[in-house]
Amino acid sequence: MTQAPRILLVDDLPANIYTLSRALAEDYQILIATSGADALQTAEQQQPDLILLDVMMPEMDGLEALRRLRRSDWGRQIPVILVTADDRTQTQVDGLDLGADDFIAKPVVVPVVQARVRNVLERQCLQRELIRLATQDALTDLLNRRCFFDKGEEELRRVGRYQHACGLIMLDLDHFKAINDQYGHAIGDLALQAFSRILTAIVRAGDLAGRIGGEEFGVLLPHTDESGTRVLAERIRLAVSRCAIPVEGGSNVVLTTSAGVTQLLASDSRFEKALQRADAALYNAKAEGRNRVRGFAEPEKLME
Ligand SMILES: Nc1nc2c(ncn2[C@@H]2O[C@H](COP(=O)(O)OP(=O)(O)OP(=O)(O)O)[C@@H](O)[C@H]2O)c(=O)[nH]1
Repeated sequence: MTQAPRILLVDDLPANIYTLSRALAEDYQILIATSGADALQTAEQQQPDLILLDVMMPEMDGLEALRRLRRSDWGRQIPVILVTADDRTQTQVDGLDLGADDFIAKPVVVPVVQARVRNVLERQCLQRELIRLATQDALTDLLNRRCFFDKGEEELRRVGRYQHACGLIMLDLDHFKAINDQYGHAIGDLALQAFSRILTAIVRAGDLAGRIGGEEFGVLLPHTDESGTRVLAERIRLAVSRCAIPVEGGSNVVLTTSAGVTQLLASDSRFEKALQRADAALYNAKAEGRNRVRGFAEPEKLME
């Protein structure tokens, strides 16, 4: 069963919280905050699906709380309905300019509150679905090529700004054409999905796995140096080599993968540069017999 959406009610007056809560508690999970500061803290920790935000509050008013929410990484996407007795045009314009999704006038009318909340949540749901479709690979649920490249550029900017390490692994299933040819595309697709599940299970939260195209995949590892990147690539290689996909007739399709590893460098003008190094390392892994991990610019290790 899917959980009811969570709504954060923000108002400094308990009577107003009570009224809104009674209007919404049957269909939604309710969170409560009684000041702007409290609202920001609760929103960051709880990540509600919607915030109903009173405009006039002492200390930090609703507009200031909204401004801070929209500037944050964690609150930019949370829909906000401003609840206010202040019906001046300028207040509404300021609220919309700051990124409010809708307004509810005080004193609140329960069916209007319910209808506006429903509308905003439906729009939010559609927007999430659109983002998912635009960023996820349909077959594997990993990041799609465009999103993976965008993330790569983002990580490269971080490497340049904060000088932290970021590893990159490029992986390619070995002899995948033969799997398709021998067992058919449906089994090939199952193999790609099984491979993707292994990737997802092995990488840490914060790592980014994407399908670059066909049977080629990439993993970005923020805050991971060269040796850590190799360890992870080796772990993936080993797990894939132990994966067998049962096919009709009682036999199994055995998968192996080759991997090329490198680091994003502050001197890379584009993410593409790092990908080219990973690709060159992957080429060497293939040339040396497949089912192995190779790094870029390590000729002595290539001999091992
Ligand atoms: N089933 C399936 N096959 C795909 C998909 N995308 C690409 N392929 C197949 O992946 C195969 C890639 O083959 P090649 O590039 O020759 O590489 P390979 O056979 O894996 O050989 P090496 O990479 O050299 O080990 C081709 O047969 C493509 O048709 C997909 O979404 N589903």
